[in-house]
Amino acid sequence: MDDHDLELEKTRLISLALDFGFDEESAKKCLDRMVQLYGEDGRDFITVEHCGDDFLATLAESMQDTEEWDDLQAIESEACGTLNNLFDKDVLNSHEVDNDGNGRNYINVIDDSPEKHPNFMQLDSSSDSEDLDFGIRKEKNVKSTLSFTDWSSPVLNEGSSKTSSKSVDCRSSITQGSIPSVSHKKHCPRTSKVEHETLSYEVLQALDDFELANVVIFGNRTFRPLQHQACKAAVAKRDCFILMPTGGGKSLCYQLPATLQPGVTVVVSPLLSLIQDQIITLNLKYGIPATFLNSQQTASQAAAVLQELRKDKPSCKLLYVTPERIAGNLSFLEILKCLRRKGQLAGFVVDEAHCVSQWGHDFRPDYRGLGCLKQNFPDVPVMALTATATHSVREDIMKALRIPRALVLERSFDRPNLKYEVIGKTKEPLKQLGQLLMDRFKNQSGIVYCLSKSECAEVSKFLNEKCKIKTEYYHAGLAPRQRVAVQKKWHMGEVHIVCATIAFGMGIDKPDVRFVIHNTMSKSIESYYQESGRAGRDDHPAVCIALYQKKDFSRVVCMLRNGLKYKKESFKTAMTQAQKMQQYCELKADCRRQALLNHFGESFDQKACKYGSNPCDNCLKTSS
Ligand SMILES: Nc1ncnc2c1ncn2[C@@H]1O[C@H](COP(=O)(O)OP(=O)(O)OP(=O)(O)O)[C@@H](O)[C@H]1O
Ligand SMILES: [Mg+2]
Repeated sequence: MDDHDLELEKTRLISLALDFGFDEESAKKCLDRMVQLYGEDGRDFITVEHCGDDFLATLAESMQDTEEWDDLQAIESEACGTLNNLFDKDVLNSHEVDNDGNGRNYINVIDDSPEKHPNFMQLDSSSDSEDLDFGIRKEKNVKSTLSFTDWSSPVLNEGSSKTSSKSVDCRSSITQGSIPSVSHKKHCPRTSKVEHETLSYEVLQALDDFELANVVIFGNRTFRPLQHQACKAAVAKRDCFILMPTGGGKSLCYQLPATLQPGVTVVVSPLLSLIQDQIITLNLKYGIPATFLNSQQTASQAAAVLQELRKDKPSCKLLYVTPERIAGNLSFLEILKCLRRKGQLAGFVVDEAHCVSQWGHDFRPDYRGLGCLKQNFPDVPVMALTATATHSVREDIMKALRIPRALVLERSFDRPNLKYEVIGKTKEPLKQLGQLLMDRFKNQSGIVYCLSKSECAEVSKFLNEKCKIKTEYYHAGLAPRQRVAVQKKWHMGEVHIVCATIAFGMGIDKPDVRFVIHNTMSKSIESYYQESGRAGRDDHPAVCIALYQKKDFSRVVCMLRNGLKYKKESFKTAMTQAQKMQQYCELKADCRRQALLNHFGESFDQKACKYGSNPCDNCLKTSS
């Protein structure tokens, strides 16, 4: 390469750095060092194609990294502690949850029942006024009592979706009372009217087993699209791949059939914090026996679970495991084989299935090995579920899990009630954020996502002190007690806004979140879809705003570099994903909803956004 070409390549590399939001001076310095390092012999490799990624990585490393990136591992270890506490103290059986700061979640169970049996559930039809969206509360005025005397006795015969005689004796109980009310449903606009009505005996009689269980056990009035089909497929022992939007109700697709079928359903979930939330909800809210196994458990805790699984008819209906429990774990495989022999292995569930694929946004190597399930248990059905998968990721998942002929139940990823917007940051971005909150989101519940721990604290302080907007901040570095306190205040409406890293939100299911603002762009479209998807889970309109400036992109690169260190390939993939997010932010006229959905391989007519009830900012511009 001659001098002229080298200068040209250097200009291209500098412009690459600028595109990624780095400043020119640092980029030039870094490039000079690199050219020196490559020497005369390496000149030919000074091109964007050859060393572009290395250049950005080195540049990211050379930046004065003043930001403290969040450590999600801390939350994971803590979730393990909480789960251990729950089972150690047998609190699930006594319906009380430790609320001394060890738990990520605040649980408040008020149980007037003299009975303390885990298989016993009381539900009420009237008092849904005092609900805790986050905590779980048993209503006081119990009208109807549904007793599930033996979870291990099947409601459904294998392979059939109907039983002649119901082994759950709830129909007769229902006639005396009415149907349970469950807190979140009163926020749902489409059904809110009927939620407060009582289902008549005739209506109940007409329901099939799945519908009845949905009403009686889960307190839902109706199924959401595809839930019914998913339940039927699971009971019919079909492999199934379920694609539904964030908050679409994927859990019910496996939890309901798991409660109706004989045996144990094994659920693989990537995070202990998610497992923790599910276990608490299942045991305390729905009264469904569920337990977990993971590598951080003490030997005696694991032994207790394994002992239960060795019984002829284990009482637990769902067993949650993290993937490393399965991949290459021969003793666990033996337990599963034993369950199978006894006819007590109902099925496998792979939740957050995008983790299987390295093309997905959250690849977990241990998920990759989950194909061993189908290999060892060809006749046990596998259900995979995700809210974020492109076409190539889907194919990759089905191949890796060895379920090529799975029934694919796919719903649009579109969240019609969410309005997507991007706002360019001004020279005073914090002031701008404060103004935005005051002008548009006064007294509304929302999240302001920040990239680092320091950003959270800084943004929250500014809003509190300079704008007089009451906020709290949240990241994994806070003491557990503080984090619980913040969550509790937010859920109770004492504080409306939390400035948080992505640590806030895992497993959170608050229905009335009216806005999610990203103070710094997300690291990928998938992450953005998940994070913004925490808005409007009650189906009411909600707004998702990304505040954007090019400079922030270099911070995302620094963070990625920091997290992935020397894993060159992953860094490269991560940067490509971040670039796509940047492109989304820089769309000038194209529909943002369409861009998001196209990313997942879904074709979407822009008109549906433009003429829909919540058009994105670009569609709104072009329609006037
Ligand atoms: N049929 C239904 N009727 C009313 N509410 C429902 C129904 N199904 C699920 N829900 C509620 O919707 C909320 C979201 O459900 P769930 O957590 O299963 O979503 P998800 O699809 O797993 O979302 P994510 O992608 O964020 O994990 C929960 O509060 C759940 O109780
Ligand atoms: Mg889920």
